[in-house]
Amino acid sequence: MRPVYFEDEALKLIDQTLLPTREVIRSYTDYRDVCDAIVTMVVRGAPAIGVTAGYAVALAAREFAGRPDFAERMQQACDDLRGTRPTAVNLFWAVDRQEACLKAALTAGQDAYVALRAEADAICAEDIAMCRAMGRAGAALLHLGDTVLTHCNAGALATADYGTALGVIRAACEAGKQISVYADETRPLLQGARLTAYELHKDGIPVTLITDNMAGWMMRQGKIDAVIVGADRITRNGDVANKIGTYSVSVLARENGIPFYVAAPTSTIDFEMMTGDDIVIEEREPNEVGHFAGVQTAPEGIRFENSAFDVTPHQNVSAIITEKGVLYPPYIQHIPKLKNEG
Ligand SMILES: CSC[C@@H](O)[C@@H](O)C(=O)COP(=O)(O)O
Repeated sequence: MRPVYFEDEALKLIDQTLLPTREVIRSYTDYRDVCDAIVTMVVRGAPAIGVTAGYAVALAAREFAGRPDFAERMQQACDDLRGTRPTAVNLFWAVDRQEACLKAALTAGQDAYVALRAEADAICAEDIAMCRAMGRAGAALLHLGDTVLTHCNAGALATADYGTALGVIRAACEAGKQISVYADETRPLLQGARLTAYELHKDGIPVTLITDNMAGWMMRQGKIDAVIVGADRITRNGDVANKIGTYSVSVLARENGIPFYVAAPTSTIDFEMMTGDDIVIEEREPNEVGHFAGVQTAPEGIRFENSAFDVTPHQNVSAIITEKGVLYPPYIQHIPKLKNEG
């Protein structure tokens, strides 16, 4: 199990030393550094962002303890965290949860830091448990020898451990189903190439890296049996925000009669939002498109657009795999019921 630590002086996230393309961040003592890590995507992937933000609120409480302006400072820290990335709802879910925890601790006269730290540990442990449960539920959808297409990284590196989409693949492999994977490279930051391919290869799960624009041709040749992606926000009607390019993959899957599955914990469901039309899509630094590994790849003076996510309409989603089980259309009948289910 890949640990997420929170020790005396530091928030230790993941062992990134094996990831040459990512900066090695082993410890944080300041919640502002955690904000930077989320903005710059040292920490990325919806569930991992949520878990990390939970620890960051605890860091803020430790820093501001005993100050007369404690309440204002904590409010600012929570607002700073919420301002880091707009699309992944897990971030807001975790910060809201920590705010409720803080309020309860103060009302009960408990130490805020101790309470927030315990709640962050609980969020982290729940994320791991949810990924395992999703894996078990989703593995039943895959068959012996299936080849699965993934998009972006929805693996252990995007969660506290195990992964959402990759959790399903891992669970199916653990059940002896001999799954192999085509991983989209996922331009512009190549999470599929750097992270998904890295994780699966390390686990001994056969993985083949393809460029984003090969997906349709792979499907057309009968090389893909199922698509599984993660999600950054799912609305009440089953619309799904995920890494840019996911929508195109869903259209291609539909055209080719291939099931398109989404694996996400219920912390990724926005129970307040009716449809994907209302999801705020993050627009990132345009230069990410015009550069590759620090090298400029486009002529001077060119304009870029760099939407980080898109929305796949629920009509293209064959099933949504959650820790509470597999949902099928019509999602609007099933998703709202999950809100208060234990
Ligand atoms: C379990 S991760 C699900 C999603 O967060 C993942 O597919 C994704 O789109 C990540 O985007 P990123 O921009 O790398 O944070």
